[in-house]
Amino acid sequence: MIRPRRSLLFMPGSNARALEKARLLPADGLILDLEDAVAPDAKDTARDQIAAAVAAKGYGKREILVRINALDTAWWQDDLAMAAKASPDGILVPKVSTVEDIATVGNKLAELGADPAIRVWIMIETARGVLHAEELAAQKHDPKSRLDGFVFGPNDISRETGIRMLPGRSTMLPMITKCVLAARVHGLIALDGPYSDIGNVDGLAEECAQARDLGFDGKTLIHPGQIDACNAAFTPPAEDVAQARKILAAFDHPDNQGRGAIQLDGRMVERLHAEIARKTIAIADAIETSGR
Ligand SMILES: CC(C)(COP(=O)(O)OP(=O)(O)OC[C@H]1O[C@@H](n2cnc3c(N)ncnc32)[C@H](O)[C@@H]1OP(=O)(O)O)[C@@H](O)C(=O)NCCC(=O)NCCSC(=O)C[C@H](O)C(=O)O
Ligand SMILES: [Mg+2]
Repeated sequence: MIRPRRSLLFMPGSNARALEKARLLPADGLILDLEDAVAPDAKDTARDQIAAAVAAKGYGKREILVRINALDTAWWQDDLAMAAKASPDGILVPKVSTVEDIATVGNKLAELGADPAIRVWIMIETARGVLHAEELAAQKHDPKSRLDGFVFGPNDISRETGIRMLPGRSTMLPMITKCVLAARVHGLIALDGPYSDIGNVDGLAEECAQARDLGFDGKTLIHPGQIDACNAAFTPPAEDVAQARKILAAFDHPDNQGRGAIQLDGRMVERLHAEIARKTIAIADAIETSGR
């Protein structure tokens, strides 16, 4: 099933107001966080509040992910046990660096008897994770892994490596492209990391447009005020959708049956463009169905 993933909003599981407010926000998905947005003393409260929020099923059709703590912490097993019971759409695992990390989570979910529908997403936010991005993405083909998506984590990459996060992201572009390529080769969803400068409306719009152009399916966000700009950047413009329909209609025309390339409005169009057109229409239809 294609679902829109233009905007996935992070919120601290410890912030009851944010969990409540999220019921009415137009993000395509929500990431209920137990990791970096939650102070050590608040982990237990956050876990309980997320369990209750997911169980209440008040988020409609939005995709719900729970981000657990990293596998080298004392919290992750309790986090995973809660998530396995609460059954969100997915579990987001931070700081994944190796194939063994993915196997550890997959095996634990099996041991917990978690619903097979629960998917696993991983954050690519360590130097090792970036270097092994393709090997990690290939775990998608192992059903036990439940792997479905990558989320890029620029803040942790910067923390670990000293590579700075700059406007325009020139320092991060090679890593981003590597992650997107790895995700595409193995059929994963790829989401961009968050933009921290909450008050910078223009900067956010630029980064959303850049994320779209770099091939991401959507972007993770940290504040409700970022949702509309992000949705707008990742929504196919009406003229693109109309053009996509025109391309499919042209290839369906009896004169063009069996032709690989045709001329449409003075431009060459090949069957690969029909494939792109089908994707554009599918995502536009999914957005329309979502009502957001
Ligand atoms: C950054 C914030 C701490 C700012 O919070 P605050 O000062 O309360 O903001 P506002 O006063 O502007 O809030 C206005 C209202 O919106 C609600 N709100 C704010 N943020 C959220 C949210 N994320 N989800 C839902 N609702 C939210 C406030 O409650 C106010 O509501 P109201 O009372 O009705 O006025 C805060 O925005 C925040 O905590 N953001 C999320 C931080 C987070 O989750 N961080 C972790 C993800 S990013 C990351 O981990 C990096 C990555 O891993 C990497 O390595 O790169
Ligand atoms: Mg991080």
